[in-house]
Amino acid sequence: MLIIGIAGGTGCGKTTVVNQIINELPKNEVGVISQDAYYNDLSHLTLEERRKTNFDHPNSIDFNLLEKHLKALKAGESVEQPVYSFLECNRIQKTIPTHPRKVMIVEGILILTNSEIRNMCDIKIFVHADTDERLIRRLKRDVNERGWNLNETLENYQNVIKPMHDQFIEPTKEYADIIIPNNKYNTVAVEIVRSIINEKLAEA
Ligand SMILES: Nc1ncnc2c1ncn2[C@@H]1O[C@H](COP(=O)(O)OP(=O)(O)O)[C@@H](O)[C@H]1O
Ligand SMILES: Nc1ccn([C@@H]2O[C@H](COP(=O)(O)O)[C@@H](O)[C@H]2O)c(=O)n1
Repeated sequence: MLIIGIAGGTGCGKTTVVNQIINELPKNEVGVISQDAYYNDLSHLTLEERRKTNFDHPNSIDFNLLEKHLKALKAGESVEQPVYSFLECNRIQKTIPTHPRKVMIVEGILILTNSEIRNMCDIKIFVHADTDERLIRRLKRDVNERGWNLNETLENYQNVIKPMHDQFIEPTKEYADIIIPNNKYNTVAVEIVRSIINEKLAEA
């Protein structure tokens, strides 16, 4: 199994790039695991308390479970991937059966901060978009989809998201084998990654 790690700051376009990569690849040969699904279980807290959590620090992720799941998939076993609700700020009861695939993509802002996960990745990709571009995308998405208002997002951006990005996420760019510039849609880079995957699929 080939593991591809895709990191990059919030709003840089990781999910979009992943969808572009897997689009047109054989569906049962490529799987995706999202780091968001592995946010720590916060069921012991109220929603109000959960909303105050720092979701941009590496400690907010259950990397042990993610590592365990990746190892199981690599060993040919299926896993139950948690499902995360941004509105509830928590995992929900449901899980998604996730089966081993020839290629597994793992994406998330903090994926490359964890040395165990990093070492499991055969190819490490960092998606880059400028800070102002990411903030604009983030504002639109938080208000439209993730249950935050404009002031909450701006305050969170200044006090948590940006400092965490500078301290933990941006430095992981140095681990990347490939950096994808994504201020604009980058079809050439997507095509290159897709052809690398196709080569690996042909070999396997
Ligand atoms: N290259 C791009 N140009 C313009 N908008 C983009 C681009 N890539 C992604 N977006 C938009 O930005 C938002 C965040 O993208 P997403 O892929 O969810 O980012 P991430 O997963 O890194 O947080 C989405 O609304 C998406 O449609
Ligand atoms: N309940 C939550 C949990 C996390 N976030 C934010 O999501 C960002 C990571 O997801 P991307 O799709 O942007 O990669 C991260 O910056 C968290 O602040 C949230 O808004 N609500």
